[in-house]
Amino acid sequence: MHSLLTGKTLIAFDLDGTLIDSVPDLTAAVGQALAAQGLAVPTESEVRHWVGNGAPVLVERALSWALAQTSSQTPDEALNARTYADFLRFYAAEPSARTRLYPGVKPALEALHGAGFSLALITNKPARFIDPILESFGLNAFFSLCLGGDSLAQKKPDPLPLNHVAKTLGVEAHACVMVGDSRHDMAAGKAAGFTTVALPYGYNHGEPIAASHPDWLLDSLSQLLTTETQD
Ligand SMILES: O=C(O)COP(=O)(O)O
Ligand SMILES: [Mg+2]
Repeated sequence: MHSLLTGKTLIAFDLDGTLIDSVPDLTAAVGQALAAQGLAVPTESEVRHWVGNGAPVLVERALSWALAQTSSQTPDEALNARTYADFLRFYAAEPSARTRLYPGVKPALEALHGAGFSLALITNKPARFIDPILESFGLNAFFSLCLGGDSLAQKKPDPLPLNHVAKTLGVEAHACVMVGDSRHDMAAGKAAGFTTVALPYGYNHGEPIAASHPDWLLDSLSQLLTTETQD
């Protein structure tokens, strides 16, 4: 009997929908940015489906939703750029006031870090928000390397950030695990040759994460340390 983590040395985590439920703060910032353009404001359940492809795509999706609520404005680049700039400003002002850690996250990171695993963070969120958010939950010290959606030339589902983390930390892909909530995490993990672990509670564009065929589907991060395999 082996543990799911036998032979693994590096564990890469997604952020939004995996470690933190960030949709309340994303909804507030998107809502403030849309309201500043005189547009309709979406609810959390709408925004939940728009997260996962980075902030520019989130704002694009929010804008097309808001414009569809009214016939008075049509999309244009200037409106998009203004709304995106406002979103960044509003989100930077309050990136974690309403954000919560999912159950079991901090004890799991503590235990994995204590057991000697290298931990990395690979999010599609703009990199500038990573530190302030991790800091407000006391998580910074656990991660050897953090990458945002704008850190490299490609973001998830491209495997580039995963390859970069493995190479930088000197770990072969077969000893790496990608833990995430969305099909982009699973696609990037598979393409990089990592073992993929999915969590079902986050944001996956309204689709069950099982459809992405993760190697492991867990209920919470605490199961990373307790899941056994027969082989
Ligand atoms: O789309 C985002 O901004 C966040 O996505 P993440 O799930 O990769 O952290
Ligand atoms: Mg995610």
